[in-house]
Amino acid sequence: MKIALIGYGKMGKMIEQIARERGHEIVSIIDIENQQDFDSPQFQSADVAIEFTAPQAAYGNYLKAFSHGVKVVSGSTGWMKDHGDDVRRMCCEEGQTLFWASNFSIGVAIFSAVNRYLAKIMNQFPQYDVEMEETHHVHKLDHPSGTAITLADEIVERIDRKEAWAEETTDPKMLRVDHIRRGEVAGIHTVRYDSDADIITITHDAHSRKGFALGAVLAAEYTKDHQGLLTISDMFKF
Ligand SMILES: NC(=O)C1=CN([C@@H]2O[C@H](COP(=O)(O)OP(=O)(O)OC[C@H]3O[C@@H](n4cnc5c(N)ncnc54)[C@H](OP(=O)(O)O)[C@@H]3O)[C@@H](O)[C@H]2O)C=CC1
Ligand SMILES: O=C(O)C1=N[C@H](C(=O)O)C[C@H](O)C1
Repeated sequence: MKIALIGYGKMGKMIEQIARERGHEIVSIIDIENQQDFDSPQFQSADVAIEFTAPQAAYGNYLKAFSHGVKVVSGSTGWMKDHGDDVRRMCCEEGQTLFWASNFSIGVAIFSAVNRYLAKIMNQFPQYDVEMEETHHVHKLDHPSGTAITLADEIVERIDRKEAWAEETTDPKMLRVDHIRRGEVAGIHTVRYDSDADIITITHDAHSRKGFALGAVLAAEYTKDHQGLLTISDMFKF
């Protein structure tokens, strides 16, 4: 299939390599200095554009791709709070297509299923308090990570004694989410349930960005034949 890349940083470059290995054609690469290429016939010929840029850039890129009728797969984080409602309307009511996931790795999809199951059990055991921690490289612009927000939302939806998640809180009704920035860490997410008797911890630790990049290419293959607002649970059913 024909793929356009929007954002040619750490993720864009790894996605290019995996997409070519899987036999796809990269028809256009748009970075910060060639924004005019959104109007090029090459970009407009793409079956899907894969977008990994930055919190402040993602929404504008979706609008440009949508204006040319190009479907988008995006992993950019940190834009949802400001633009989530708009994007949902465009995809659910106005015929645009966005596959968005806070984390594209298959491992995190599995981890998320375990997280949901564990939270459901823990709703019956108030002696356990729950908290989360994410660690990423020092270049990361947003916190907490998109993945941590998704995991925290899953817990809050299932544990009645937690009303919402928050950073730097000591309120027992809030799920505390901490972030650490260190070196070149690809991404570590930990959920910890602590009681007087013991502690139960689950962790996903990405060895590199390869898993995220492969997942994004698999999502592009899926998106070619689907429409609307799509995410990981549409692609992997378990
Ligand atoms: N969902 C997932 O699985 C994953 C999500 N991410 C998220 O993806 C995003 C990108 O990550 P990563 O590749 O590591 O970051 P990088 O900073 O390495 O790359 C981002 C690239 O986008 C470029 N860029 C910035 N603004 C625009 C714009 N308006 N149009 C086109 N290109 C632009 C940057 O250019 P310049 O350097 O010149 O600013 C840079 O080349 C982040 O939000 C990150 O959180 C990351 C990994 C996995
Ligand atoms: O910025 C990153 O690097 C990552 N961002 C995503 C997030 O915010 O959760 C996914 C992954 O953890 C890497």
